[in-house]
Amino acid sequence: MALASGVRFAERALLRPWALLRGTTLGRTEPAAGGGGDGARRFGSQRVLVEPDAASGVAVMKLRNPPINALSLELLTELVISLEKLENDKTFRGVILTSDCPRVFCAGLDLTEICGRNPAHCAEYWKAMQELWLRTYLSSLVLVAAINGACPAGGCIIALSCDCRVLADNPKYRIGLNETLLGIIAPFWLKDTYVNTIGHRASEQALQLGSLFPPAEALQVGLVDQVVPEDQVQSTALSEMARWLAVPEPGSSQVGPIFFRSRAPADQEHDAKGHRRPPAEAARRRHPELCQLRLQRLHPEVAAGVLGEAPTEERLRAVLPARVLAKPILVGTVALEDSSPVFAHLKLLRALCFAHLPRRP
Ligand SMILES: CC/C=C\C/C=C\C/C=C\C/C=C/C(=O)SCCNC(=O)CCNC(=O)[C@H](O)C(C)(C)COP(=O)(O)OP(=O)(O)OC[C@H]1O[C@@H](n2cnc3c(N)ncnc32)[C@H](O)[C@@H]1OP(=O)(O)O
Repeated sequence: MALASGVRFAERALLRPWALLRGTTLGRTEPAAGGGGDGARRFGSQRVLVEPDAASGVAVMKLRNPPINALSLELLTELVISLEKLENDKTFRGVILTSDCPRVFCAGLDLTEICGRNPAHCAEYWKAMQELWLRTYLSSLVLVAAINGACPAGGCIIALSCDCRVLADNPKYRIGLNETLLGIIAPFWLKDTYVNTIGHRASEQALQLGSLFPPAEALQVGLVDQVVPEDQVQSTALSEMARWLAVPEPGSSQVGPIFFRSRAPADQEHDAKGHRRPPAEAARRRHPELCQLRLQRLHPEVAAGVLGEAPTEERLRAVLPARVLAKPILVGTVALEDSSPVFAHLKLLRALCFAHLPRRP
């Protein structure tokens, strides 16, 4: 009974993350600075400023949790809500993530949320962090990180979950996963994300040593895509965004593995009547192996919460409805839509799993 009510609570909280917020004003809308034209309204919350440009379909999202944009529970939650809002508004196809605080993109986890807090709070906080990662990494929007300041640990996690990273050329703005030096062990999904970006050996070294890369080294190792003078970060991010958005459908909605594989024959893009297939279905026909990728993307702890041990495809098939498995969730892409039953199901699955997870000491 206690477990059932725990599940219901977790499910409610995940579906309505704003229920977790304390003292936050959401959904404020005001004219954008210097704007006023079509779509030039900005909205957001106390800690996340959103400057949408409906004409280009791009919104600039600024973290503003001074002085260092530490990822407090409130900031994490507000980021998730703002992204969700933009994803649900079909006007928008891309988001530029940047900082409103001078010299710091994001200082990572707010250590005051972890140190000396009770296990229940830590669990709630960590859930919010994973929620943000899932929301960004699986976003249907193209995300470009305009990194205009220091970007350690959790800040780097946000940057890594974007499609493209532009870093300001300032030796003080170092980027990397340095949490090992704080005695925090990166979860497997974070290690995987690092490996996907900078390769196995470089990740192994950088994670173990807790390396923070200055701009030139970050560029060399492939952690960022561009290093530009500080006053050009935003404009370069916009140019990058234009490049990504210029890719025609379905490619633009399936960036990630699809980009590295061959184009689909037309008969896989269109059904017998010549109608274009939904991107996710076309992708599955082209690359059935992506279903497998999707399975791999499930957090082992999450799967273990349901299954009692490490996930295998057979075991997952036993618990997931066929329609979930029929739809691939592509790495870093859009195969999932917020409104889709698959997404709802995943949320529920996650809620269930978190309720089963043992509390961290
Ligand atoms: C429940 C979770 C359980 C388990 C998690 C499991 C796995 C997690 C794996 C990885 C996730 C990621 C982990 C992290 O993100 S850990 C955080 C790592 N962050 C850092 O190492 C950054 C530390 N900060 C800095 O390097 C500098 O502050 C920075 C370069 C960002 C800015 O420098 P600046 O000179 O401008 O400011 P400071 O004077 O240094 O700082 C101002 C003020 O802010 C306080 N501060 C700094 N960082 C943090 C932080 N991360 N959390 C909370 N507070 C922070 C700093 O102490 C100063 O405070 P005060 O002295 O009171 O003014």
